[in-house]
Amino acid sequence: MKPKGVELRRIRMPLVAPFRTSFGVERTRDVLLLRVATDDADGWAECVAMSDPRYSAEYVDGAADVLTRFLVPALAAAADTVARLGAPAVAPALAAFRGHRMAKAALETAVLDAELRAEGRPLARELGAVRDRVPCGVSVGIMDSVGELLDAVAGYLDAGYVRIKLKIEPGWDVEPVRAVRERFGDDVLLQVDANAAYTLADARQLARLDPFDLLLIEQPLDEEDVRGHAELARLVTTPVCLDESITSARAAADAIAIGACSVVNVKPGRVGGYLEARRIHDVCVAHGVPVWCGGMLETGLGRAANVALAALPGFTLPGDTSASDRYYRTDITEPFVLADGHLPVPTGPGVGVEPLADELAAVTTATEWIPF
Ligand SMILES: CC(=O)N[C@@H](Cc1ccc2ccccc2c1)C(=O)O
Ligand SMILES: [Mg+2]
Repeated sequence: MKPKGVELRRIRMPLVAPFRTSFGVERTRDVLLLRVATDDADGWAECVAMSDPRYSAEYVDGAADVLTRFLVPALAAAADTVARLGAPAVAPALAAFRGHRMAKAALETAVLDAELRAEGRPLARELGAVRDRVPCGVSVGIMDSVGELLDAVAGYLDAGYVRIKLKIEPGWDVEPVRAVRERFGDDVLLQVDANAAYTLADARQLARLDPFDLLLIEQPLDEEDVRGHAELARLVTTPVCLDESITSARAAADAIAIGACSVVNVKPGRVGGYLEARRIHDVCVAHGVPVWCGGMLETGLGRAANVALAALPGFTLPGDTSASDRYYRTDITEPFVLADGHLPVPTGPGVGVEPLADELAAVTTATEWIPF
């Protein structure tokens, strides 16, 4: 499996509805896809970076640039080692360049997909999956009114989602949570995600969420304020979950050690790929910390790989592995369709799906081929 070249492809995917969080509103995804051509098989991957550096420091033009100028040439230089050792050799080949975990994750994943396709092995099998379907939650954006929110939640519960996650921000937190509890009852699995919109000075306000029996409160404080999360965890009873702060297995171990989180949202793109994501899973399991698979509004390409990861034993909470139609009218792969609140784990080689030629062509805005 020797890499021969990389195609960078940009696609434009309109969302079925605007998705509002504490850091902005997303209406259309501008996604970077990678295809690694090898002498055996092609591998595909999706870079999860947003258009703007609002979720984290990465953004899609920056990812394309760092891949073109630094990461793809480094892979080319290490092609023989990667041919011998496979995907585990990719991260070391890129280590000279700091950061850019989403860009690195895409490149590693495309190589991993090619390697597994060449061997006929499913990603789920490679990662250690123990389930053939995973329970799915859904992330619900901030809305213009509580009424609109309740209608959206009703629709998702009717669709079969087993867990509801509400985006919150100062001014939109206790009221929507109370309204969902009053309308849908105490048995609905319910959690919130602040995307780092609060500070420790908001502890009293966040403690007002305690009576609502939430599964967790996700990333209430700044990505870099890990100690602040440990302080907050002593001031609220809702379990604290980290997302943006957990950039590696080491970061997970450190956060758990200081009591900054008791749940972790695992996102392969955020941490540099599926191999590091599995290491985070292993660290969390060793500490008795449940993990769940987060989402970055992926197309079916990223979604397929996330569902495989969500089938590992430590993923004991429903993730944001929603169906394709949560975000897109038409996916670029066969759509993921919710069945009894679950998505099936792909069984094909590699990530188990590949782009549909016509759908991919219809959304492609640019391609660039980089031969080795
Ligand atoms: C499903 C969910 O809530 N995902 C992120 C937030 C998020 C929101 C909007 C996004 C838009 C483009 C790309 C990534 C994005 C991630 C989270 O868990 O924090
Ligand atoms: Mg989050």
